[in-house]
Amino acid sequence: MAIPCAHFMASEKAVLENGILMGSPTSMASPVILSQDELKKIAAYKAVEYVESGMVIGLGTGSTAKHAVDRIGELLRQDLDTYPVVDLAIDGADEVDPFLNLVKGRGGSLLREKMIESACKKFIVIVDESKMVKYLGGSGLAMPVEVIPFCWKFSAERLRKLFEYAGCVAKLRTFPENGEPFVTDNGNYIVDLYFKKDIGDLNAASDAILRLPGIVEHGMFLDMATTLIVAGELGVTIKNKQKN
Ligand SMILES: O=C[C@H](O)[C@H](O)[C@H](O)COP(=O)(O)O
Repeated sequence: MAIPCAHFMASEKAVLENGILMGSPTSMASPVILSQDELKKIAAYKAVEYVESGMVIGLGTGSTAKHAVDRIGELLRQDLDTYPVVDLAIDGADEVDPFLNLVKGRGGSLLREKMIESACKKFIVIVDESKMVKYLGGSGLAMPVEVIPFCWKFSAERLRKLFEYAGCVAKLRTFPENGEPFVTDNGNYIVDLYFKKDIGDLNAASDAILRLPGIVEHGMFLDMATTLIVAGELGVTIKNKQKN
């Protein structure tokens, strides 16, 4: 089903599919300034074009995924039958590197999302262009790690030491209004890691984190995304990657 990008005139829509430019902006078109939320919506609507009747869909959380949920609900009311099977996950991300590795969980939902999204045949990531980074951690914002509350300080210090070479700072996530720890939907805490430098080999970093006792999961989603949809001021870019 073709879903028009309401905020783009046809002539302004540039779509890159597997690196091939499918259209380009015209020089005559006047620039359209879109808000970050409008870009998120464009990426989400594009992702919903991948949904077919009969699929089981895994839907994530966050302000970007919400647009996909709303759109699917709208289409279900209009066109689609409900089916008891889901083959495709659609979710937002906090960071995306050039290889489609992700940071997720700044909203606190990483464990359940990782469980669902690692089991899906297709996982479409929808972001606005502000989420693109050269390397994971490159935004300078949090890379979340879900930890067992027992001895969390000990776990946080071990995480910090693991990435000392990258200038890591580890902070328990708390509510600013009362300083109480944020508790995940699994009853755990989140330690946010901040890096000053590239942490290097992501698989090695993942293994090292998961080997620590008291660590439940981390927010690096490596080699999981099969499609990336990025909405930016110049249009929608789509990148596909084969799942291992
Ligand atoms: O914990 C939250 C999820 O991983 C979200 O998918 C992620 O934080 C992106 O959220 P948003 O689309 O609101 O930026």
